[in-house]
Amino acid sequence: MAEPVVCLHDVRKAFNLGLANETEVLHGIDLTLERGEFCAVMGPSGSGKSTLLNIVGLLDRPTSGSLRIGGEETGALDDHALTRLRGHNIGFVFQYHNLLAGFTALENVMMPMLGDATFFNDGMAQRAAALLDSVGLSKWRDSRVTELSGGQQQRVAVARSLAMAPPLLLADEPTGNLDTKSADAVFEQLRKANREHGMAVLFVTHNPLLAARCDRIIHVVDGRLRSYA
Ligand SMILES: Nc1ncnc2c1ncn2[C@@H]1O[C@H](COP(=O)(O)OP(=O)(O)OP(=O)(O)O)[C@@H](O)[C@H]1O
Repeated sequence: MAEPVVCLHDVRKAFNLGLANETEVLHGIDLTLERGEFCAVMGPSGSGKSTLLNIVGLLDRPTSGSLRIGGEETGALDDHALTRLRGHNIGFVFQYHNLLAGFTALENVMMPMLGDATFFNDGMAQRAAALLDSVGLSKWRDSRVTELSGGQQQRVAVARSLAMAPPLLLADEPTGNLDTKSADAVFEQLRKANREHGMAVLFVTHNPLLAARCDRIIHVVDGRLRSYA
């Protein structure tokens, strides 16, 4: 059987606030995400959702516990190895899309491919164009991203997150700033990518209607996973 895309066992995270003042924010998280699973992450503000996503995304390290990405134990890896693993396995969409303002939609989608020999070739622009097409933005591919609406910019960010065809997509409130129609469009693009490419998705949202359309919902409450199943 294939390895889970993500496997956390007893993951804890404490932040050092100085003067021996340490606060534990995640208190022993166990979580497995299988290939193709679309999982909503809900929970009150400050409960630890972003901290959890940052750890799964290899942007921050757990204080203790085990994190496996695609079967690879990450605890002993150095920063260089983590960056490589992240680049090949994980796409990100954030609430604030972090697009590069001076560049076009097409250039932004091409950006993650620039550092990778597998993708850095003549087909790069065609691939970026196809991704923009898949999120319904082919007409805007040569527009600077600052000329696009918030919803369109977030769809560019979705296309960019798919550039490396990652098996795992982490979306931290990607629809949080959008009106209902744009939020729905962005959600549908993520769902489509999940269905067509089998990528696993962790989708942080405060919107119960969108969460209900996911395969599974996990609730983070005070740094622990609560099951209401
Ligand atoms: N770098 C840090 N240093 C110290 N404390 C931090 C740090 N990052 C997060 N925290 C604390 O960890 C707790 C959880 O924060 P986190 O951002 O993970 O919550 P969240 O569930 O994503 O909240 P929201 O829904 O408001 O985005 C908060 O109390 C926050 O202040």
